[in-house]
Amino acid sequence: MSKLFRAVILGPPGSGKGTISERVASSFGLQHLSSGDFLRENIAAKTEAGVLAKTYIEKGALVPDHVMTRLMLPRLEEMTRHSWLLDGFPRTLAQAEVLNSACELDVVISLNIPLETLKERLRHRWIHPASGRVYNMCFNPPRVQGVDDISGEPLIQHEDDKPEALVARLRHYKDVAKPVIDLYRAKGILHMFSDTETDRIWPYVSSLLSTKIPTDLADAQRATTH
Ligand SMILES: Nc1nc2c(ncn2[C@@H]2O[C@H](COP(=O)(O)OP(=O)(O)O)[C@@H](O)[C@H]2O)c(=O)[nH]1
Ligand SMILES: Nc1ncnc2c1ncn2[C@@H]1O[C@H](COP(=O)(O)OP(=O)(O)O)[C@@H](O)[C@H]1O
Repeated sequence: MSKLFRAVILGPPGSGKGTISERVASSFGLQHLSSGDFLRENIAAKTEAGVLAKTYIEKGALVPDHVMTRLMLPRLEEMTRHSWLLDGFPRTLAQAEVLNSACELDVVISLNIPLETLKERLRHRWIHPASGRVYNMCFNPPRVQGVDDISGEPLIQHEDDKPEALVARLRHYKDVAKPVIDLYRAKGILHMFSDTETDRIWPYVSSLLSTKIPTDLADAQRATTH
């Protein structure tokens, strides 16, 4: 069997991690593992971790490292036979160190997007809470305003995407992410992309992954996920 491929995507809230991850998943057949989606599933299912995590997320705070790692590691263990792209985890140095001891990463993609762009995007972000589908009223609006394309259910805005919570959240992200970025840079696996538009970043991410992911792996993964 080909070697499995392990990647992480880093970037502040609104930087396009989810959007790029979806494109990677469909172009290269990797599993997209989003910590935010996984937390929301746990919250909806009212698991012990979900109930605990909800209290932090509602305050716009990060979920504590031990809760996060206890949630994510078993999820990664279920995926030992798949290639994956992790989105939203690790977010702190402690999480990165735990991930390090669990597996070896091939590539880390880091999105570097100007603060003004992030603020503008998140102001327009609406989600369908049950599925985690994300819309942007300018970039990818739903077919009918305020309504999910697939279920027809209403869209909502995250409390922490509202302007009051945003600036503090973005500032805090920067402080916490710096040592994580430094760690991956020191390992020589960090690839940084800077722009204001996902559509301009995507060709570079795609060509990087084309050189890193063996074609037979991409084909085999696609065959199992479609
Ligand atoms: N205007 C604009 N919006 C974008 C672009 N890329 C992503 N978005 C939107 O910005 C918001 C944040 O993107 P998302 O992928 O959820 O970012 P994440 O928080 O890093 O996972 C969403 O509403 C996306 O639809 C872009 O290039 N331009
Ligand atoms: N690795 C993590 N560590 C701590 N908290 C996390 C982690 N991933 C997600 N969260 C929590 O879940 C919330 C939603 O995550 P996510 O959907 O990735 O949001 P965003 O795209 O806005 O960053 C975060 O604001 C944070 O409170």
